[in-house]
This record gives sequence, structure tokens and C-alpha cells, in this order.
Amino acid sequence: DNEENTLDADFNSPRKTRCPHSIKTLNSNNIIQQSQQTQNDAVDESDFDRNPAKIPSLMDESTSIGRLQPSDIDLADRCFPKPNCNPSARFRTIDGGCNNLIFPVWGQINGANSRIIQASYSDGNRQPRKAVSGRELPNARHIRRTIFQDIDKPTIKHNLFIMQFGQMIAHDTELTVSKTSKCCNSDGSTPKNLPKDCLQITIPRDDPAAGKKRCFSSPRAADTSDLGCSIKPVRQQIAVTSFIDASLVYGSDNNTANSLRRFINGKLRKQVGSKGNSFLPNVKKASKVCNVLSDTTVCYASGDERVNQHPDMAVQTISLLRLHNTLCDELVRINPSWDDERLYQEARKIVIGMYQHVTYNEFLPEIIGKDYARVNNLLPLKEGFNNNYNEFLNPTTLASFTAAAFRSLHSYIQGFIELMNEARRVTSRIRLSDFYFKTDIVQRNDNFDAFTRGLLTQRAQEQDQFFTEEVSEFLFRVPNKTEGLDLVSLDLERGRDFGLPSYNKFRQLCGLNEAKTFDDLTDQISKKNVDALSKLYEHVEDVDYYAAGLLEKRKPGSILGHTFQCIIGEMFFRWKFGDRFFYEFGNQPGSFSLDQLQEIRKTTLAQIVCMTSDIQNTQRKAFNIPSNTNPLVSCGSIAKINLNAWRES
Ligand code: HEM
Ligand SMILES: [Ca+2]
Repeated sequence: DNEENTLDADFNSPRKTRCPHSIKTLNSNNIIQQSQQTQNDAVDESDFDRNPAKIPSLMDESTSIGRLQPSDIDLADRCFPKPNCNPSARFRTIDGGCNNLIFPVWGQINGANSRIIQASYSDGNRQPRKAVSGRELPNARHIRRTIFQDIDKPTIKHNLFIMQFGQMIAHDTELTVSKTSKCCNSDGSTPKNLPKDCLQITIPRDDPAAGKKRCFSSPRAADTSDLGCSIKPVRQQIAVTSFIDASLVYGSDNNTANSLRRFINGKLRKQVGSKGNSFLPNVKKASKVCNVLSDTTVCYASGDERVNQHPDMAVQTISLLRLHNTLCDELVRINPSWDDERLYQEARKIVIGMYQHVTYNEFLPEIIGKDYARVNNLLPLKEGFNNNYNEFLNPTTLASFTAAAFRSLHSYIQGFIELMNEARRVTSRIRLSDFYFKTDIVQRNDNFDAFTRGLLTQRAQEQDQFFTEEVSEFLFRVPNKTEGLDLVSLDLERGRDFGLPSYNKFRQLCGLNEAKTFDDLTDQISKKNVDALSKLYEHVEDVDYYAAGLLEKRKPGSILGHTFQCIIGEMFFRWKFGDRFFYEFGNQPGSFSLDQLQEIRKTTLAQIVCMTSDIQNTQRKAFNIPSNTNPLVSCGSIAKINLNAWRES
């Protein structure tokens, strides 16, 4: 059967050691866990999950060591003026302010990130961490080339949509601001002495990039000290709202938000493609934002400047634009008396509700594991309101989440993106680095639908220690160049830039033992990888969180190891219970009615895809590749949200 074929195709070696007939008797979850374990070097099943983690917010202090006290967490609040809030406002602000009525700057744009654990800077304030010995930490590019190579291993379960949805959440919740300095010479080579405020990604002598006109460095992130705020240690600025509020579609400040609105029937501005479909509007200066020569070439404007980073990012954002405008059309039909503002806000609220529901109901369980999500109250309720808003839980994006844990999903990225027809045949395959900042391809022919089918059907790369060179050698390669940047080196350096403490601290935060020696890491990391770490780092206390986290064995049902599961779980916990406008809450001025909430809860990604594209068929579990157990069904058989619950008498 299909399940078996899948295994045959991807896991030749485990297949040899297992009776093929026994596979059928396993449920699909077991198959995946077993296969993953076999892939990630053999793991002794008995101690695989001896320590099922809870998220730190739900652990008691004896098991979660090193958590910051609220007074420390809230230190950054004093850097920002308090907005005046209207406690009875029914809709979220655009800038995220006043979500929390006691701490109104929490999650607001242009705030600073939050921390769950004390920062580690070599000067206690802002200079990147050093080794225990006082020497520099190992070179990020050297680490990248040693343990994070490019090995092609597609997943057996997840499609590329899960990667794309993850990136959308990343852009919704974090945007760093660069300190101003230039870090590379104008001819593209590395400066002899890297300028101040640059990430120290120097090129090792034995690196193929050595001696070429190449430079991997990039600016450090702007922080609270750049705002004249004297808190120590510094916190990095965030240029979007922290909440999962589709700020990438609507914008995180009022000027951007207004520039994207039509001010007619609540709708967002758009451009119309050759077949009459909607696309995001064009920026005025396309040649500034995209890799194009003419300003009339298609290059999109949206709530987040990264929309043009690559075609699938644009496809995802266009889908939400279409969803918003479709909802406006239906709402105005149902409530002809509503004015533009009311229609815009109601449609926006529904879009955010639907997107939050998909995030917690479909995306998150695939990432952190369904059982883990359930135990930590992260699954949506089936009915009724959830009234557990916690006004003391800070939803501001965590440094450790954005500068390490969530970036591990960079491992999902495919180097080649497939466009597919309705029969799910590949019609073309594009190289990612040929299309950085070139999104005009999305609007040609029926490519929007072909990209969408590809997202639903093409396998993602396995979530593991391997990354496609399309991001680790060719990131942001421009058309006439043969090389690019190295995202994994950037990730490693960004962690140090953000002052993330070493992996060992996250072990203790997440309920594991402090490692005294490298050998102590073998409870989570294979011997082979621990050996590799011990050759790179002088001391076990030096090991970067990102590096070790990527090597951790996966937890049952999850694509993540112990400490990434813990921090990603914690972050989504805060974005749920720390967001006063979270869609399931019932006792707030902005709450849905119970009827409305039940409609929102019917949302699936498959439904959104069908509502916003011209594809005819999709699988129901839209983050899993189509299979016998997840067959393609016609879009007509997938229920659409019914807006009658929004009818005002
Ligand atoms: C083709 C896909 C992607 C590309 C090309 C890409 C590229 C990048 C780049 C260039 C950065 C900034 C690096 C730095 O200077 O620190 C970044 C940051 C980040 N990425 Fe990705 N990424 C992709 C997909 C994803 C995915 C799938 C996720 C997670 C699910 C993700 C999560 C993040 C996060 C959390 C950040 C930090 C955001 C910030 O600091 O502003 N990315 N990515
Ligand atoms: Ca946001």
C-alpha cells in the first residue's frame, strides 16, 4: 500500500532491518517516529522520552531552573512610552499596543524582545558571549560547514506548506532592525577588520569561500541602547507586533495599514492579474525592493517588507489578502448597513481568528507533537469559550524563540520549488536562489495555483541537522552572481548577538540535568554528534543553543528535540494565553459570539486554500502530503465558513 511505498522510497536502510509486514500493523505515528529515530542515528527507545517536558510556564521552579523573575522580564517596559488605551475597544489595535491593559506596551511594534532566561553577554551588557576560557567561541561558518551540511532527505510526512506557514508566523511575530553600519566591502569581500556592530562571520582559511570576493557578515540587531534606554543587559528591538495577528498582511503601524486599504467596503488594495484574480498591490519602486530592473515589474506591497523574499512567501500572503476581500464581499451582503471601517475590522478579526485556529489546531501539533500540545493546554477546545486569559503572561516575542528555536525550521526549506498541475504532476521546478526577491513569477499564467499545489504536495526537507545549500551557500544570491550568504551561520551568530545563553542553560530551564561533561549530552544527542560538538567547542558550557538544539533527538510525535519543543511550546503558550484578543476567549469586549466561534473552529488550511485559489482538489490535512489516508478531495466537498452568525438584526 501507499504507506509502505513511502517507507520504501525514503528509508531503504531501515527497511532492511524491519519485517515489512509488521509495518502495516503500526499506526502512522509509530511509523514516523520509528523512521525518524532510525534516521537520526539509532536511539535507545527506552530512554527516548523518559523526561516528557512541560513548558516552563507550567513547571514548578524545582524542575525548571534559571527562569527570569517577572521584575526582570518587565524591565524593558520602561524603555517605551505607555499608550492611552480604550478598555472597551472591540478590535485589536494595528500596532499591538493596549492588548494588555495593565502592561499596554507588551507585544507592541517597536518594543523590545522578552527573555525567559537571563542574557549571556561577555560584558554583562551587550558584547557577544565568549568561551569559558575567555577566548572567542568557535567560528560560526566553521560550525556550519562541519555539522550542518546539505544532505537531501525529504520528509515522509510533511509538505512544503508547513515550512511556508512557519515562515509566515516568523514574519508575523519578529522583525529585527539593523544597527546602521556596513559590514562588507563594496566589492563584496570581507573587511580585514570587521567594523563595529557587525556579526563576526569570518571565513576560515580552509573554506572554499576563502580568498574569493565573499563576505558572510551582516549588521548586529538594533537594541534598547540604540533608543537611549539604559536597561542592562540590552534587548533587541522588534519592528512588528509580537501577536499572531496577521500583521504581515495588515501592517504593524497605522500608516502602513492605511496605505494598504481601499477604504471601500472594508477591502484591501490589490492588483488584478490577467485572469481576473487578485494579487497584492505593487510597490512604487519595484527596483528598490525586488531583484528587477523596471519599476513596473510585479513586486508586492504588503504589511511586511519580506513578502518578496521568495515566491511562496508571496503566495501565502496573497492567499490571506484574497481571504480578507472575500469575507468583505460576503459581510457587506449580509450587513449592508456596515460602513467601510466596520467591514474592514470584522473581516480582519475573522481572518486572524481563522489563522490562529489553523495555527493551534493544525500547525502546532505537527511541530511540537499533539500530546505535548494537549498536556500544555495548547489545543483548541471543541466547544464553548476558553476564559483563561492571563494578563500577567508576557506575549512579547522571546529572544530564544526567534534567534534559535524557531529558526530550526530553516531545515525544512527545499532548494527547488515545484509547480504542479491539477493531476499533481510537476510542470516546472525552480531553483530557490534564482528567485530571491523575484516574485513576478507568481502572477504569470496560473502559477499562483501551481505554486499552491506544490506547497500542498511537495515534501519538505526533513527537520534535521541538514540544510539546503540554497540557503547555506546561495542565500540572496543575485542573478549574475554565483554565490550568496549562509543562513545557518547567520542563525548561529544571531543567537550570540541576541545574548542567548549556552545550550546547557536551556537544558536546565527545560527540566534536563546540567551537563558537566560532553558525555552528559548523550541523553539527548547521539554520540557521534556529541563527539563533533566536543571537537568544535572547548567546553560543554560553550555550546550554542542553536547548534545543540538542532542535534537533539526528536521527541515522540514531534519534529523537535527536548529544548526546542520546550521553547517553541512556551512561546505559543504565551501567544495564546497572553493575547487578550485570542479567538477562543469569551469574556472580552472583542470576543466572538459562541455561534461565530463555532464557525471559526471549522476552519482548516484546506478550506482557506480552496477559498483563495482556483485549485480543484486538496487533501484535508493540508500540512501532510496526500496519501491513501489523506486523499485528495474536491474543494466542493470542503465546507466554507458560513457568515450568517455575523448577521445583525
Ligand atoms: C525560503 C525560506 C526562508 C528563507 C530564505 C529565510 C531566510 C531568513 C533570513 C535571511 C533571516 C534573517 C537572518 C539574520 O540575519 O539573522 C531569517 C530570519 C528568521 N527566520 Fe527565516 N527563512 C525562511 C524560512 C523560515 C521558516 C520556515 C521559519 C520558521 C518556521 C523561519 C524562521 C525565522 C525566524 C524566526 C527568523 C528571525 C526573524 C528576525 O530576526 O527578524 N524562516 N530567515
Ligand atoms: Ca504580529
